[in-house]
Amino acid sequence: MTSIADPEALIRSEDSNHPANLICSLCRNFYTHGWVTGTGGGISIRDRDEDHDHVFIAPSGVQKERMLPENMFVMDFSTKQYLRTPPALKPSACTPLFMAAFTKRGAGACIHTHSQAAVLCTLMSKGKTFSIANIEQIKAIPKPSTGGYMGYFDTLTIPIIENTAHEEDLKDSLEKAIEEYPETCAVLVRRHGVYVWGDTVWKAKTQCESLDYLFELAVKMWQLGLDPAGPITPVEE
Ligand SMILES: CSCCC(=O)C(=O)COP(=O)(O)O
Ligand SMILES: [Zn+2]
Repeated sequence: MTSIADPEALIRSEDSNHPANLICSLCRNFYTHGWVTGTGGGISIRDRDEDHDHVFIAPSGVQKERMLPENMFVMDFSTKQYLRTPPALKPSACTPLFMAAFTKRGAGACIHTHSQAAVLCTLMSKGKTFSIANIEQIKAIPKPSTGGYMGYFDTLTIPIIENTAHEEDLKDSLEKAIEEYPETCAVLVRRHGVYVWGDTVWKAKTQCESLDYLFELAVKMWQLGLDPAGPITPVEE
């Protein structure tokens, strides 16, 4: 561990928007959506400024909705050294996946959920992608090639990678999917969940909410015999 004068100062703040506080409050919020149930899932935040570049990481195997700021690991992004390590805890097994979003996409935050809607979409989509089209909420998803957002008539496609026995072993296939799908802000993991990132923590949150809405809608469409990626068909009178 790189030694710094006061590691505790890294996680102590009265500011509710401080990353150590935000990870805890957001995980309580995510728990209510069923995204971080039974210790699964989580979020990591990269805090960049002129004088620091820190990554805040939650512990592994803990109830994510019960975490406290003092449970947070803090890593120096450039050296990859931990500046703060809470006693008797290990960093989240998702850390290499979160780091992939920070390194390959310059993300400010990455969320991992075990949402049942996400898992069901990976089971209903037989190939290597999930697609949905012609739904208003798609407009909340960024389109990096334009610097803007997707349009109502765009088809949203999210890559799906196969699950592995251990979370950290997903790193190579997640990185490959990020490279092969330059427009994507998410990667689904079959029978497991989804990773969603954004330029800021708030963009990561709204994108994750929008994607989860679309995953849930797609599942309901399949149940009704509708194709989520199908064309707009006239509603019969
Ligand atoms: C029942 S959770 C299994 C591990 C997992 O998939 C996950 O997302 C949580 O990993 P962590 O190391 O952050 O607890
Ligand atoms: Zn997981």
